[in-house]
Amino acid sequence: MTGNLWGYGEQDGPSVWHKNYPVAEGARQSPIDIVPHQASHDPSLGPIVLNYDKCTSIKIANNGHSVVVEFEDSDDRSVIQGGPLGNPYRLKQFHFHWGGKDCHGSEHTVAGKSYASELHLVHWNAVKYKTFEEAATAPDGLAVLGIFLETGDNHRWLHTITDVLYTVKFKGSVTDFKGFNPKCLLPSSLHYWTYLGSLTTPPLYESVTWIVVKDPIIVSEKQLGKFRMLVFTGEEEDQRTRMENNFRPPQPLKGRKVRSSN
Ligand SMILES: O=C(NCc1ccccc1)Nc1ccc2c(c1)[B-](O)(O)OC2
Ligand SMILES: [Zn+2]
Repeated sequence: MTGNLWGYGEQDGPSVWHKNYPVAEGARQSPIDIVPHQASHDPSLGPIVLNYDKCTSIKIANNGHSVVVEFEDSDDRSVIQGGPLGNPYRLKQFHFHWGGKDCHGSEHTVAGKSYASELHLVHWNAVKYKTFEEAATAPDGLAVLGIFLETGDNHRWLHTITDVLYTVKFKGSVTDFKGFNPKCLLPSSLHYWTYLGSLTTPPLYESVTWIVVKDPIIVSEKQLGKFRMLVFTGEEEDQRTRMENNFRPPQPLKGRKVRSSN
């Protein structure tokens, strides 16, 4: 049973990741604090276009850091394009980051405001690269759509995910998860901020064009609470560590420009 290389605890969390992953102190790290009035409005930034109608979800899994839904990505059946992107990028997976309480949990912040959670829809540039792994190390390899989650009313579709979380409680557990289209998790408006950044978890590769959607989706406290019944640890481990606060805090902007769609 391999120990965990990194985590979100005192001994293995974001403040010590740089020891094994020196790029943690690099020039284009994520997440960041987005300051709307300092973002430059770029009229040449077109709308984000999602072609998810043929997307094929395969499974939902607990990877010891988050809960991930994986998609079939052997062809261009589900892609994101437009906006800052020069090519279509293939949907590979989505996952969430959340807090132990509603007052924090997102990775990106907006003028210092944290949201309760953040959804990441991960896509890779299959036009220029042969595999996700290759794309993940290239400066234009990945495009991640970030969606904020705020607590309020029940989200009418999130139950499709929260109802099955008990089947992936432990690290390493996987369950079939077919027929789910993540388009149902998007807010009505896709106005966004975009900037060049990185994975927010080790290996922290600086390969992500971030597209952070301005409007949050609303989910209930009860729905969000179900994410907190997941655990970071495997079933065979005696330690039961509740999966929460799996977010990296904002990183230095280091001169980067954040652009805003209209
Ligand atoms: O795919 C990941 N790891 C596996 C891996 C395999 C091969 C090469 C590199 C990485 N990680 C990862 C991917 C995308 C995002 C994040 C983490 B995120 O920052 O949390 O949100 C966006
Ligand atoms: Zn993420």
